[in-house]
Amino acid sequence: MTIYFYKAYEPYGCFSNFSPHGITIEGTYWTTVEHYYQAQKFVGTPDAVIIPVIHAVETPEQAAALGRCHTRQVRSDWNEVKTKVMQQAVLKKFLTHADIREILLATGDRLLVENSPTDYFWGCGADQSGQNQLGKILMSVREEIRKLPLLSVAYD
Ligand SMILES: Nc1nc(O)c(N)c(N[C@@H]2O[C@H](COP(=O)(O)O)[C@@H](O)[C@H]2O)n1
Repeated sequence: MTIYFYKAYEPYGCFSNFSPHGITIEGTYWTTVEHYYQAQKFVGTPDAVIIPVIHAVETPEQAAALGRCHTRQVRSDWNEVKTKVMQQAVLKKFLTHADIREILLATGDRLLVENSPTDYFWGCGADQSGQNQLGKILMSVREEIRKLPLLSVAYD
């Protein structure tokens, strides 16, 4: 049976990038995956000054609002790199936090779907026609972690 998730406070909310599970990437600690992901949009651009601001805001909603502001210039290769950026951050999240890694592994081979009513790239959109890229990343992270024997031993 498919597992749908979306808001961090809903069932399976730990699969949301807005969940309160920090990650350290290249020596910098980010409060949520969303903070990290939104900041990466501006690496190497004239608007890179916004990166420490995104890093410092209290909530992932604030980070997303800053990252989605259309007056700022997103890096030119963003569409090519954003899935890889997300994959790296989501993998790091589940390698870092054993409690949610167990929840992910316990989903077995079930289909994971970000049930966003508005996002047709990361989620399934309002009519299920979206690409569900975040769900796909979570399933590939699940697969990758299963191959790490010391991390997946409880589910062999
Ligand atoms: N608005 C919103 N609220 C949530 O609780 C969400 N989980 C999401 N989805 C996430 O939004 C990010 C995409 O942001 P961009 O549109 O690329 O700026 C991504 O992390 C989705 O998983 N949205």
